[in-house]
Amino acid sequence: MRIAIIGTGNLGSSIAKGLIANKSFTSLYLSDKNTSAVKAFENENYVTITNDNVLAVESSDIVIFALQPRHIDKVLESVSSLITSSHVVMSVAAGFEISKIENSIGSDKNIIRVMPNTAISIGKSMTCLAANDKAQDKIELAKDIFNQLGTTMVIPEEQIQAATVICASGIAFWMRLVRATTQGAIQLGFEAHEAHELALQTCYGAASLLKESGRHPEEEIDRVTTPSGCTIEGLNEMEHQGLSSSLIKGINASFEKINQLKKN
Ligand SMILES: NC(=O)C1=CN([C@@H]2O[C@H](COP(=O)(O)OP(=O)(O)OC[C@H]3O[C@@H](n4cnc5c(N)ncnc54)[C@H](OP(=O)(O)O)[C@@H]3O)[C@@H](O)[C@H]2O)C=CC1
Ligand SMILES: O=C(O)[C@@H]1CCC=N1
Repeated sequence: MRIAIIGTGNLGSSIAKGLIANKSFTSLYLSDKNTSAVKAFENENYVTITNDNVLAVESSDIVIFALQPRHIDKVLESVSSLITSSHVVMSVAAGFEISKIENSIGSDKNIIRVMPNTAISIGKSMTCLAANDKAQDKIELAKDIFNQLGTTMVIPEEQIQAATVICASGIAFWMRLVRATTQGAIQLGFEAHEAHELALQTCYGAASLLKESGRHPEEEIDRVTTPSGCTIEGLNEMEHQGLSSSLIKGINASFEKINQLKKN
């Protein structure tokens, strides 16, 4: 697979890191105005770092656009004449619909919207995929690539916005929960580094329990909550203070915002 990534900022460089770790390409072009985020990869085999988007597109079969929504239109237009019906164009731009990409490069081109998260850099992304009509038979190819970098789910394009909130923004939401737990642990007397390790491993254990047992979270909660014990005391206080409610409200606020961004 000859792959190009146009835009190597937070997400583009994370995808590059994951692809390089898996060596899942025959060539990889990393193109950006400023390539500092991928400079560390310059000596990797079959990796070319460039400022030349045209060279990257011409040298690749799969082109991943990892640009801010405000830049992607202009960049797509600048390379549209080079994109053929055998290219597979992938875009991670939040709120930027397939129809807008089709307006730039044509609906006869293979287009797949990809919504990963930054855990892609360590092969643990939850990546949602949606393809245009032309690219329905390329979705397996996209799954092959992104399954090496975590887990994939194919969803209708209408759900990509919601998936962005849950999976891409979700990384930030979970980070804040870990951070808050750490702050609580420091208040209970642990050193900051100890508090961080306790919070992190417990979070990892909780996610792993669900993944490996297949059980519902409430079943796992039932196993921890001794009657009249400290867990239920804390859990109920968190709920009185609106833990679940504030998470759900935050998710809805993010969703409203991403839908506003889509209209701009
Ligand atoms: N961060 C995340 O977790 C996620 C982000 N996304 C989406 O991914 C996209 C990228 O986000 P993110 O990586 O955070 O953004 P960044 O701004 O970090 O990266 C975009 C990169 O593209 C570069 N760029 C701008 N114009 C051009 C051009 N003409 N040619 C080549 N490169 C160019 C930018 O350079 P410069 O800075 O100089 O302009 C920058 O390095 C966004 O659309 C975002 O919505 C999706 C899922 C998760
Ligand atoms: O915050 C944002 O708007 C982008 C989309 C999801 C992650 N980052």
